[in-house]
Amino acid sequence: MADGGAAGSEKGYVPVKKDEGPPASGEDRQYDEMLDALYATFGRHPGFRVTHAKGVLATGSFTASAVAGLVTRAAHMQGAKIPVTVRFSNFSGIPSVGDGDPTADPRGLALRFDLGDGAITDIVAHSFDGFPVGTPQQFLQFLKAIAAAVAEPGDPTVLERFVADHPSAKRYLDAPKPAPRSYAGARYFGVNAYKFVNAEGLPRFGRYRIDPAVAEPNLDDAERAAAPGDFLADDLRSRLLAGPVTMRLMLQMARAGDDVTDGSVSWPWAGPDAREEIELGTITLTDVVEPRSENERIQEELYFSPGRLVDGIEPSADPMILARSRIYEMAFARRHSRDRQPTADAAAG
Ligand code: HEM
Repeated sequence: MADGGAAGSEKGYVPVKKDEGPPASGEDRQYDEMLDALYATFGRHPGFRVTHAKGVLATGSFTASAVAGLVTRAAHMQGAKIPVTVRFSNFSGIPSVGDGDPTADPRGLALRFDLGDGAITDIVAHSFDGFPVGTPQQFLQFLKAIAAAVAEPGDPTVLERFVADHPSAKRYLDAPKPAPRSYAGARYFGVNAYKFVNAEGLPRFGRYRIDPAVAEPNLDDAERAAAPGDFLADDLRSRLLAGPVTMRLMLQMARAGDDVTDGSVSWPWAGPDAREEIELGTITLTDVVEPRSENERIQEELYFSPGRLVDGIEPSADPMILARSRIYEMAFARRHSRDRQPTADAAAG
């Protein structure tokens, strides 16, 4: 599409200054510390997200399946064609990171449904099935340990101790994180569970997953090393020039006994223990926002939030959902704060 379209009319966008608003709560101070630790790890790149800094926006639609409405009464899950905006991203907080760089994984997929009349709802997922820790407090310790390890001079001992005490963090760090061949060929996990409520008021817990239409093999090491820095956005552009790209929005249902409050524990989705899954619907991407400068400008104005929900979908008691909602809001405020300075990176965007 030639202009920003649905993506350009960002309805959740409220410019905020860091030094406005009520005094910081205890939680906000902790979240500020998390953001400081992320800045310490990746450096400051004004205007860009502190993590998942490099991304690309595409637009299209979502159509719910016939069964989605049995699980949730949410307006976008009743079968009408809903406009969507998708932001694919690399994990790193460095906006110029090469798509083959090891810090580019996991990849992100943020999905916005435009429900009309100003109503929006988001899903924020990444390409790793799980998370290093289950609580915001543990994540703060983890981020501080990483920041200490990458500082000059670095101190890796804090991270070593943390990992020794937290098996899920070790699992996360040790797991292979192969580079996808295409953003549209990867699988993305919502990680945190939500409560889905249908028209009869029946609640069920589940986790989102977004599957490619056809799973594609990841790059091998040689292909990854040789891959051009922007191959993923280029790939998306050329795929969409050739025609629409579809992905499937899945819901992995919790089984009795599953802990819906801890995203660091993944639930099997293949093999004999695989949880029941429901195909919620199909995402059809049709356009990359063009030109490139407009794509980047709109990315900067948008902020996606795992807590931006509508009737029929509620947060579970997973503490990460509320924490992430507030942290992303604060991160957005920081990237628009008055201490923002133009840099080479920002000017190039
Ligand atoms: C307490 C845990 C977490 C913290 C502190 C955190 C922090 C952040 C921050 C600060 C941003 C930038 C937001 C912005 O400026 O708009 C971000 C973006 C993002 N995070 Fe997280 N995150 C956490 C957990 C997760 C989890 C569990 C996932 C995956 C399910 C995830 C996936 C993403 C993605 C995909 C983005 C990019 C969103 C976009 O495209 O705008 N994060 N995160």
